[in-house]
Amino acid sequence: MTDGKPLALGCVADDYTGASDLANTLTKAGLRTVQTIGIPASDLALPETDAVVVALKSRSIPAPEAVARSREAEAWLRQRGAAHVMFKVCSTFDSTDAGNIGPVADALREDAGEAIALVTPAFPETGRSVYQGNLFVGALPLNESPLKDHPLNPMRDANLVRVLERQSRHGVGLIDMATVAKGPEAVAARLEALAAEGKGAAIADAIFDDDLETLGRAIVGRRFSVGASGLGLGLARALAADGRGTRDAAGAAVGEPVGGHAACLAGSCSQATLGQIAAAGAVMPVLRLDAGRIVADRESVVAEALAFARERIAAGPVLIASSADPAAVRALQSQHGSEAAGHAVEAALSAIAEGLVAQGVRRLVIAGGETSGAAVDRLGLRAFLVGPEIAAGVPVLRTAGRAEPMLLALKSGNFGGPDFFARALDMMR
Ligand SMILES: Nc1ncnc2c1ncn2[C@@H]1O[C@H](COP(=O)(O)OP(=O)(O)O)[C@@H](O)[C@H]1O
Ligand SMILES: O=C(O)[C@@H](O)C(=O)COP(=O)(O)O
Repeated sequence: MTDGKPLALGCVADDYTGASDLANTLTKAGLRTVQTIGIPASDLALPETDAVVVALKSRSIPAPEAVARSREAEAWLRQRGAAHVMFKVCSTFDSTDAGNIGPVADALREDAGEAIALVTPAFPETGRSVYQGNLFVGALPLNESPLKDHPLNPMRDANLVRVLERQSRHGVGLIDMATVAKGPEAVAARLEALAAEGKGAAIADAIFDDDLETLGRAIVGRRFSVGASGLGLGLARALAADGRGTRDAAGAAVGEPVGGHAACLAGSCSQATLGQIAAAGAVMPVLRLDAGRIVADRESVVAEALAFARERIAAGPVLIASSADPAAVRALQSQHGSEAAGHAVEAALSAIAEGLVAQGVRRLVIAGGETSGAAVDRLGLRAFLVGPEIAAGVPVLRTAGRAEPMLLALKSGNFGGPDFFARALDMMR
């Protein structure tokens, strides 16, 4: 695949929705981008592209496994000529003290032969900003935002220097806003100074896209960085300014309508998704799954959900959701443990995704990062071309390498406005 010119940028993403968010940003900034699911097999034919985002499902797996998979992906990207590899993490820095951002960043930085990596999850378009190393979600510090109640990685500390230091083998420094405001040379000098102090990573402040452009220019000549879509924007703009982009990068994924039935699945329990499910009730039939029953008797719940869809899908889209509010999630987790509960629900939703495709669904919207990962794996999808943007961080994806093409939207739990599901389906024909 993509045997043509060397990649302008290679990215390793720690989940599938995050990968499509980044692929969307890179495409909008002028890099033709393909999202692959894991390292692509050699028989997968893909168009020529400026950037590849290798999507892994490595955010919530044991750190040694996350490190091994990420290193393989990075090696593959380097073989395709990527001089710079960015490790895409969540804009809310989703991780636990046991991993995985620190261990993966340490390993990829060492493989790249760099002493220090610039790290920033800032993504101003979705309200994520970093000031004095503290991550804000809109007006709230991370630890006061809805992320404090995430089912898998509750975020209880907004200070990313501290958060990353707890996960890393090396010290973590800060590139503060006063330095960023001075421009790319000042940022590069501060990185070198922190490396000389023995730091392995530096959290960079960024509030506006301009700050990310400064950071992109400062590091585009280095080999490795860690960030969310905002840093992708900075890097892509620096590369495009250097003539490495393509005019009309977004045109690549425009294709014939795929037709077929349409459906939505939600496993995200984020506040944004809960609101979107409530709003979808006005425009499509919604089935709410009982997560307790999923843990006890998954097969029956899956069969009932597919029967619900079978009766309605010819008339229009349906939404099937396991999502619940924080109190209900906590109650289930205290009974079964958070991993077991999460995995049981992911297994049920991915079995439902498979059943829906067997019923003729060719347009599928999925809310939730882990949920999307489980469903895409179960469906055996291998790569996506990036189409138009539905909401900040969420593009329409068109499958590549599948005999009968499908359109998907993989929505990070926190993204999108209240009418997201209807809006997505409107754009997926
Ligand atoms: N009702 C529920 N109770 C407990 N866990 C749930 C429930 N519904 C979904 N989950 C789990 O919560 C997690 C949500 O994570 P994810 O899909 O990544 O969403 P987000 O994008 O909001 O982070 C998944 O592991 C999912 O299986
Ligand atoms: O950077 C982001 O916020 C997203 O791209 C992302 O990774 C969100 O994670 P999920 O909510 O688990 O999809």
